[in-house]
Amino acid sequence: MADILDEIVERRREDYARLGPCFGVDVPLQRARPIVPFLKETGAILEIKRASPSKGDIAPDLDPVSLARSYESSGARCVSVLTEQRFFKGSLNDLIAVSSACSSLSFLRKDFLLYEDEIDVAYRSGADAVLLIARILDAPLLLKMAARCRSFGMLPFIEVREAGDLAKLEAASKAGTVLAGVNSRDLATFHIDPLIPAALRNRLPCRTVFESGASTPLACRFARRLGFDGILIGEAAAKNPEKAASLVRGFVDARPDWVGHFWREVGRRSAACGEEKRPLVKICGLTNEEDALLAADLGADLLGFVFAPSPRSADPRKVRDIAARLTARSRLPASECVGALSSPVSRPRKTPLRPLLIGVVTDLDSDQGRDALALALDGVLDGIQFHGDDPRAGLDRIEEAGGSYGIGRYAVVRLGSEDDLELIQDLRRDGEPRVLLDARVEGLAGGTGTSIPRRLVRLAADAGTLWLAGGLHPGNVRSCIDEFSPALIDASSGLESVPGKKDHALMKSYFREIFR
Ligand SMILES: O=P(O)(O)OC[C@@H](O)[C@@H](O)c1c[nH]c2ccccc12
Repeated sequence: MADILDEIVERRREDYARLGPCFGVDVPLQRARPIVPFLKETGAILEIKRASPSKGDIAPDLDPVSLARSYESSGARCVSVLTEQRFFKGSLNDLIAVSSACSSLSFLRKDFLLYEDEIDVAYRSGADAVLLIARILDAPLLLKMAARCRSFGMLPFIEVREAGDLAKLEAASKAGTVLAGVNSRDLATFHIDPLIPAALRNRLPCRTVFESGASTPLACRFARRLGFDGILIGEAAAKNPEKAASLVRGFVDARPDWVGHFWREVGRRSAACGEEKRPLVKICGLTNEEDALLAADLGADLLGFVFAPSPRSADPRKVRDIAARLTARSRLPASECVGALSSPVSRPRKTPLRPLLIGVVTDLDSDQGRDALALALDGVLDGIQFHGDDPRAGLDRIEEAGGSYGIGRYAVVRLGSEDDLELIQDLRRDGEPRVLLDARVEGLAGGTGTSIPRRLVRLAADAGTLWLAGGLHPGNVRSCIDEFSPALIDASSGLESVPGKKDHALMKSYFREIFR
């Protein structure tokens, strides 16, 4: 797909042809300072960023040296300097200025390098690390450029995002030390999706950096929980340098935990579904083994159990048994699962991966809420879906219960009016990768059988990736997928014969519609 990256690369080739590797800047012939090792310890990398194609002007008049000094006093040891001139209003002059003024900071040259001799220019300008974007460099050139960086003592920082980038990264890391960054920004749409770095995290063979989109301490914390060694913060730091210290702290005070594990797992499965061009499928309101096993066999990615007053309330002992059955079966070959033999689904799953088990909770301080938290801490449930009135307070309570281990979780926002969209944006800003949307029916927490008004779903879909619940059934699921491309669909009452019991024929036709 042609996107801004293609355009930047094209213009940069023209400029290089016209101006040479220094792009018109008077770069010193000799490097002025020794190498300062880049990202030796876990930490934040703050960026000198004047403008960007997605945001326009950010801080066009910034003074690079005083900004770098203020970043240092915010607790950063590493600074990224954007040197691209046309789209980011950066310059090699900025890098030369900050690297000669700040001797204890380590500097990354951030640009769209395309030629080997640009590495030499980065070295002479004082860089300690150099960004190499896997997508715009073919494998042999990327390897050569990485080797050239290392020959100067600089660290190659390789940016990956797509599956095709990973093979290049793998080859470069076999040849020597590299640092990998995953950009959470989609350069075609400029949407930020923290689930992209989450999905790739465990496939990176080296130390790692979460890139882009983090603007609050909680969002920075999330990146660390995923297990990233560094986070790259641009706009949020350059625009409000006085807030940079709290962003740095948000990252360095956190630890990798089960919240991160949960989202890496969701991310991995979500990416696989994306390749199949289908949403993740969550079947909710399960109460018995028969229904749960069928849902798993038909291809459900998540199974939901209600821990709240409801005709679909789950018995914790049964949930334990179901979890044990599913775990045992996930070790069998696919052909031995009932669904793979009798399933109406045209594309049965290749491996019998165990679905993620989710406890749906409305009141964390009720007996049922406590049961769900206990099952999550025991590893029986993979995560909690907070379906109560105040999503933020709910997430905080789960944090508290999870202690330093953390409990996988996400929130539900019940969408009744445009005002509710703001809450979704707030949660996203704080690094929540996904929020599940459900219909708002006064007096009822969920399983209402009611759909969210289409107009509101449209608005929510335009603002970011959708996880969608509310009134889904075999008759409307296909049109919902076609119209809104949700990344997860959640159905409960629309698949029942009576409350608490699934209708197996309805379930089969539901999956047939999804996998079509
Ligand atoms: O301003 P943000 O959203 O915090 O993003 C910073 C940085 O990750 C972003 O500038 C970036 C990521 N990859 C890039 C490649 C080139 C130029 C810039 C970038």
